[in-house]
Amino acid sequence: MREILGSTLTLIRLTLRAVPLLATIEFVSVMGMAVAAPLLAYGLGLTANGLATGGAWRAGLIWLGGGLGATLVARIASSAVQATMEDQLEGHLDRELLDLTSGIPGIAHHERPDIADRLAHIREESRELKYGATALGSFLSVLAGSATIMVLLVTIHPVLLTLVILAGVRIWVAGRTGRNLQRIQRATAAHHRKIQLLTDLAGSPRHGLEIRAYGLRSVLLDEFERLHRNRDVPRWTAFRRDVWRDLLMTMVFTTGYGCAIAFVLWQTRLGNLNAGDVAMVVLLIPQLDRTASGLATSTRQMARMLDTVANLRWLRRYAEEHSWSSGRTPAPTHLRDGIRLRNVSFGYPGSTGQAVTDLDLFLPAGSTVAIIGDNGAGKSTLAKLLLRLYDPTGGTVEVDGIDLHQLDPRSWHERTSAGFQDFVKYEFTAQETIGIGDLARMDDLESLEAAARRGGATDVVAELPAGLATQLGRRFAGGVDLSGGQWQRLALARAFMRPHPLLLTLDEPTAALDPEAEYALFERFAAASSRTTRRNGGITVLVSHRFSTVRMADLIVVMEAGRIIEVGTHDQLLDSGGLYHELFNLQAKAYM
Ligand SMILES: Nc1ncnc2c1ncn2[C@@H]1O[C@H](COP(=O)(O)OP(=O)(O)OP(=O)(O)O)[C@@H](O)[C@H]1O
Repeated sequence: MREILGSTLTLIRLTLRAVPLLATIEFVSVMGMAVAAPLLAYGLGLTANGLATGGAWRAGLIWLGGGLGATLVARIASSAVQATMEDQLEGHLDRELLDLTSGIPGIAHHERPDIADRLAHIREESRELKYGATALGSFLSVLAGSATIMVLLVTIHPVLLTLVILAGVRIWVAGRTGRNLQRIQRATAAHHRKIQLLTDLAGSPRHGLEIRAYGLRSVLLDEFERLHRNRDVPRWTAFRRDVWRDLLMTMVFTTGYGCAIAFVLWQTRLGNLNAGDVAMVVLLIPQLDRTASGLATSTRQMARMLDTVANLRWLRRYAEEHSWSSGRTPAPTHLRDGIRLRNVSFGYPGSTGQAVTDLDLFLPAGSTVAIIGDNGAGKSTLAKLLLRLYDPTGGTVEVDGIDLHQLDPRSWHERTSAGFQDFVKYEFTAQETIGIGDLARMDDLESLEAAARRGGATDVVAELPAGLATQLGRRFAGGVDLSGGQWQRLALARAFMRPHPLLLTLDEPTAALDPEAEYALFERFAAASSRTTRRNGGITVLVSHRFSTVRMADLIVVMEAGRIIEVGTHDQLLDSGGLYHELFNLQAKAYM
C-alpha cells in the first residue's frame, strides 16, 4: 500500500514538474466531464418532473444548460491539450532516464544481468508512462463520476443501492482480471524480451551479415515461433477466461438494470416516485454501467502505470545510492607523484571469482605504462579501475596520495580520457564523433584537427564528402559508412581530444589497424604525450598485444591470471628472462 501511495505521489509530482499548466487543464476538464454527465441526468429529471407536475421546471433547464456547456468546454479543452501534454511528458521522461542511466559514474549497472534486465524493462515501459497523467486523470474522474451517480441513485430510492453494489462487484472482478494479466505478463516477460532481441537481430545490418553467412534464418524462425508459443499460449488462455467472465458480469448487470427499471416503474405507479425520477434512473443506470467498466479499465491502466512508476523510483534510488557522492574532493589539475595501486582486487558483480587480485603497482607521473598479458589476464579490468569505472572490491587506488574514493567522480572523469577496443561508432557528424571527447572544445576547429592528427584520422576526415560536417552511419539519409579501421581512427581522435588529461587509457585501441599504422600512430602520440607530461604529469596507460608498440613504454606491466607477475622497462624484462622475454621472442619469430 505504501508503495502504491508513493508511486501515485511520484506520478503526480513528475507530471506537475514536467507539464504543470497542461496537466491542470486536462485534470479539471476530465473531472468536469465526469461530474457533468450525471448532473445532466439530474437536470433532465428536474425538468421532466416540473413539466409533469406543473412545478418549477426552469431550475432543471438551468442544470441541463450548465451541464451541457461545461461538458462542451471541458471536451474542447481536454482534446486541445492532451496530445501536447503526453508528448512533453514523454520528452521529460526520456531526458530523466538518459540522465539517470548515464549519470551513474560506474558501469556495473550495464554489466550486471539482473540490473541490465530491469533497465531494459524500464526503457520499454517508459513509453507507456507518457500516458500516466491521462490515466491518473481519467481514473480520478471516473471515481468522481461514479460517486456522483451513486449519490443521485440512492437519493431516488435506497433500493437502487443494489445496483451500486453490483457495479462494485464488476469493478472488483475486472481488477482481479487485470492483476492476473499482469502476473502472466511478468511470467512471460523473459520470452517477450527474447522475441524483441530476435526481431532486433533480424533488422540490424550488422547482424544481417552473419545471419546470412551462417544460414541462421531457419534457426531464428524456429526459435521465434517457440518463444511466441511460450509467451502467447498462457496469455490467450487468460484472454479467453476474461471474455467469459466479462460476458457473465454483463448479463448480471443487464438483468439488474432491467429489475431496477421495473422497480422504479412500480414505485411510480404506487405514487412513491415521479416521472422525473424515472427519467433520471433510465439515464443514470447506463452511465453507471459505463463508469463501472471505465473504472475497471482505469484501475487496470493505473495498476500498470504505478508498476512502471515503481520501477522508475527504484532506478532513482539506485542512481542515488551509486552516485559515489561521498567523493567531494576535486581531482588535481597536475600529477606530482603518480597513481598507486595498493593491494587492489576486483570481482565483477554477479561473478564468483576475482578478475584481478592483490595488485600493487606504482605509475609515476608523466610516464607511459604498457600492460600486456594473455586474453583474460585482467588488463582491461586494471584500466577500468584506474578510470574509476568500477570501485575495487579490495585495496585502494590513490592519485597523488588521495584515495580515488575521495575524489569527485565527475571531476576525475573530466581529467581522464580513454580509447577502447570495443569503441562506439557514434552515428553523429564527424565533428561530433570526435568532439564529444572534450565537449568544451567540440566547436574548436583547431582542437578537432589536432585530435584527428594525433589519432591518424586526418585522411579519413579529408576524404569525407563534407569533411567534419559529414553525417556518419547508414541509418541517416546521406550518411556515410566507414571501414572498421576508419571508425577506429575517429575513436582514437576522440580519445585525443582532451589535450592534457591526467590519465589517458588506451585499451587496444588500434586492434583494427595494421602493425605499421599502429607503430606510426604511437610515435606521433609519444611525441604529443611528452608535451603533456611536461605540462601536468599526465600518465598514459596502454594495453596492447604488439611488442613493437609496448617496447616504447617507460614501464611495462606483465599480467597473468589476474595478477601482476613482472614490472620493468623493456630491457630489464628482456634481461630477466621471464614471461615477457618468452612472449617477445615468440612474437619476433612470428614476424620473421
Ligand atoms: N563484465 C564482466 N563480467 C564478468 N566477468 C568479466 C567481465 N569482464 C571481464 N570479465 C572477466 O574478468 C577477467 C579479466 O578480464 P579482462 O577483460 O580484464 O581481461 P583482458 O586481459 O583485458 O583480456 P583481453 O586481452 O581478452 O581483452 C576474465 O576472466 C573475464 O572473463
